[in-house]
Amino acid sequence: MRALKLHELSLADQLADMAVDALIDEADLSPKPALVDRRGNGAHSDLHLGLMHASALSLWPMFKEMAEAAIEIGEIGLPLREALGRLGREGEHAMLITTNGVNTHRGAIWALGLLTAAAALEPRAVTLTAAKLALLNDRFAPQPLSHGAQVAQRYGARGAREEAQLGFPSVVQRGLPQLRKSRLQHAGEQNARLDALLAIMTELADTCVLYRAGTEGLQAMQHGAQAVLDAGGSATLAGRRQLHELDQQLLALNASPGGAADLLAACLFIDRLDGAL
Ligand SMILES: CC(C)(COP(=O)(O)OP(=O)(O)OC[C@H]1O[C@@H](n2cnc3c(N)ncnc32)[C@H](O[C@H]2O[C@H](COP(=O)(O)OP(=O)(O)OP(=O)(O)O)[C@@H](O)[C@H]2O)[C@@H]1O)[C@@H](O)C(=O)NCCC(=O)NCCS
Ligand SMILES: Nc1ncnc2[nH]cnc12
Repeated sequence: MRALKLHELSLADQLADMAVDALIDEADLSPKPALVDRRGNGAHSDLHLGLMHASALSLWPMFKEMAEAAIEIGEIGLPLREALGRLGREGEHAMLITTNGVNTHRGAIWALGLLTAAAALEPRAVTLTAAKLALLNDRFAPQPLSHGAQVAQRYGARGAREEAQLGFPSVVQRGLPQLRKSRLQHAGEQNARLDALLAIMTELADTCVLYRAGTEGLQAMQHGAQAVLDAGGSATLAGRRQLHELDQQLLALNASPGGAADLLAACLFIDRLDGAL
């Protein structure tokens, strides 16, 4: 009988797996305030969990190609930045075909795309490397009047681009420390992830929330998330009550924190990467 030959996965394969796993873990995490999760569609009429999964899986080849581009080009610079921009636009196209035109993961393509490439280049300095890439100007990027651009004009908000250019402060200073703190307090993995999401929400200028619900929505998100953490976090009864309150408030305002959800996926990706080093 011929011996079965098992192949080691390439680095690019492993990074693409980690990125897609992070997106699926984010989607499955429940109960997330006003977001799509195992319970339902949150504040969305055109999204559901199956669509989030299908969208995440459709992005696997893009993440792999982004990691391969980083390995092949081998340094931070315009050639890599523009290769990532091109792959990101192609990935977005694949996502929209899969979802029949629904924007499921635009922000995640940006954040996790940069982080995947950064992990292939400098696995011990991913956020700094991703920031350096984000600071480079892709000459071929279209300049649409996106929701993010509109709320930047209206409220002067710093959105997804700035979050990456600053080295993902919401993840590094909020999400990851809270994830680890809640784990140390034996909150349980799902509660620790919910707490990480809430910590990200406490200060983020989420342009999805601003676009749909203005500053009232943003304040409700930030204050409500802080109230859950102040009450003891998702693992406590008092924290769960506050979380339910936040869910109801955001649903009433039609405010969905899609940017915070993407950054939770970024947080889970970095956490997994750190565990593998
Ligand atoms: C540079 C880009 C990030 C473009 O940024 P910009 O702000 O101009 O564009 P947006 O289209 O608004 O996309 C930004 C998405 O990032 C997420 N996000 C929001 N706030 C933040 C934040 N403070 N920090 C980090 N990330 C944030 C968010 O993504 C999630 O929400 C999406 C749905 O939101 P929205 O578009 O508002 O809602 P719709 O469903 O379309 O409409 P309604 O339901 O409200 O009616 C969802 O996809 C989540 O992912 C923002 O949407 C970058 O995207 C870019 O330049 N792309 C071009 C190609 C490229 O270079 N790709 C990357 C290569 S590495
Ligand atoms: N779980 C989720 N629900 C709604 N929008 C999102 N964008 C990214 N993740 C999301």
